[in-house]
Amino acid sequence: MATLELINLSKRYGKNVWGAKNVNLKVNNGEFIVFLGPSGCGKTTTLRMIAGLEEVTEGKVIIDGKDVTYLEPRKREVSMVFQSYAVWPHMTVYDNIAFPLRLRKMPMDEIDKIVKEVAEMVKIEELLKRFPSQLSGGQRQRVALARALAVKPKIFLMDEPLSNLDAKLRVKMRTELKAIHHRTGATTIFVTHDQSEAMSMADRIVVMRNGKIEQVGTPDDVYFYSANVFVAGFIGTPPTNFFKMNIVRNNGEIHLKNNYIDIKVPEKIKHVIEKYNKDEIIVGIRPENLLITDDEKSAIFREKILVVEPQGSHQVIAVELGDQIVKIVAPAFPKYSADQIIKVTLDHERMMLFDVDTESRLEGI
Ligand SMILES: Nc1ncnc2c1ncn2[C@@H]1O[C@H](COP(=O)(O)OP(=O)(O)OP(=O)(O)O)[C@@H](O)[C@H]1O
Repeated sequence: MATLELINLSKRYGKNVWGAKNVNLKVNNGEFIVFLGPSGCGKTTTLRMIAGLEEVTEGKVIIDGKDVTYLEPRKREVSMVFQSYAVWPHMTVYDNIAFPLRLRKMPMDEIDKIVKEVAEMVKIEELLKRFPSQLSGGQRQRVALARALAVKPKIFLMDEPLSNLDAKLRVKMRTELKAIHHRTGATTIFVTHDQSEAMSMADRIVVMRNGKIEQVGTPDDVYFYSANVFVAGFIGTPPTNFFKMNIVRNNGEIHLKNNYIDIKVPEKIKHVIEKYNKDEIIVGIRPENLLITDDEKSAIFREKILVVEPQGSHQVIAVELGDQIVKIVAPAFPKYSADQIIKVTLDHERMMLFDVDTESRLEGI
């Protein structure tokens, strides 16, 4: 177990492509950190620099207080698990796990103890005599995890380790990985582009875009207090609805308005708008914070339902405001149907406000 620190870590490919740019991060001992972002945002590049598989252009990698930026990979005491969980097909599960330990010339009885210990941790004790061809995808991935765990790394690095599994198994393995992490307490960096995977596993999420960190925070931080439009749009399904609105001040009241929506700003958050000295603003409202109501007065818009997507536990309702599709997550009952007219209000406390130019979240809400 160890701490990790990245200081201005940057990687330039060729002349002008930055795979990662000025990445700064402090990871605590035993933390489960997830790098999250769209394809090409620099997650893998950053992970590979931590592992020592990618040369660093600028900056530092510090593991347990020691500068390892130029140390070769095997001396860093990190273990990496890849998307294509390369288990050796000609070796039994036992030998797959034992192999790296044998390379280290560890005594046989000690190897035996560790293999059994990690096999139990990832629940493959019954499979030790089998060959990988006799295993399911999920079991093979567990072998790869066990092998990575066996060497007792200081830091566990995982690059989309679940993405080759089918959807159901992925969800199951998430829970298992989290439980394994709980048992081992190993400092872990996990890369994914799947936001629900990130939300369900991370102690803290590092949201990346174009090689840079956009926000670092707990799943609740990035969801409820998204730092900017990008993060608010990337995290959450269905995604956040964004509206560019005019700020209309009238007789002490403030309204946020566009052609379709009129939101009266509650007293409690007026000061946020007062401080913001522009005429336009971006409002972000998550689909579950748009509420269907009978109360004409509190409605921010009234519209015909375009489609209803039943999800069992809830229903996703889409309406069209101009050329924008707006999504509302409503409870499973009462049932709604297409063409029905609904009145919609919002949970003002959960409304997100962003600067129209910088797209950063306004302070104070
Ligand atoms: N060997 C390379 N040569 C040139 N450019 C590269 C190289 N490897 C990565 N890049 C570029 O660096 C950027 C970051 O790539 P990286 O693989 O880290 O992204 P990622 O977030 O892991 O994406 P994905 O989810 O698709 O794996 C991308 O623009 C990519 O095209």
